[in-house]
Amino acid sequence: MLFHVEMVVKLPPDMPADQVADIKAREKAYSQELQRQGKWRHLWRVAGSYANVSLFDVNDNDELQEVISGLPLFPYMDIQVKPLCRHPSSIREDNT
Ligand SMILES: O=C(O)CC1=CCC(=O)O1
Repeated sequence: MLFHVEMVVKLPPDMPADQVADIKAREKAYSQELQRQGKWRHLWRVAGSYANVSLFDVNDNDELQEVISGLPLFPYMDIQVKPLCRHPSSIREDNT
């Protein structure tokens, strides 16, 4: 199943710099592993903001919840999820 996910990062302004660096490094490693596994299909920065738009390809809602709640930045993000399905006019057959 494909999901469009928007994440807006809201780190506390008073979080110490070394803690910020650590959480961002862990977030990067976690997301890159999921990208290698093909579960995190696209990751785009939203220009002008500390937010991303992502496309996840996971088995079901439960797996999406597991993946997203494992994000190191999860406690510091507003997250919006939109489930996607095939558009009848799409010429793609493989949902890529
Ligand atoms: O910087 C972000 O948008 C948060 C984030 C998600 C995956 C990642 O590496 O950073």
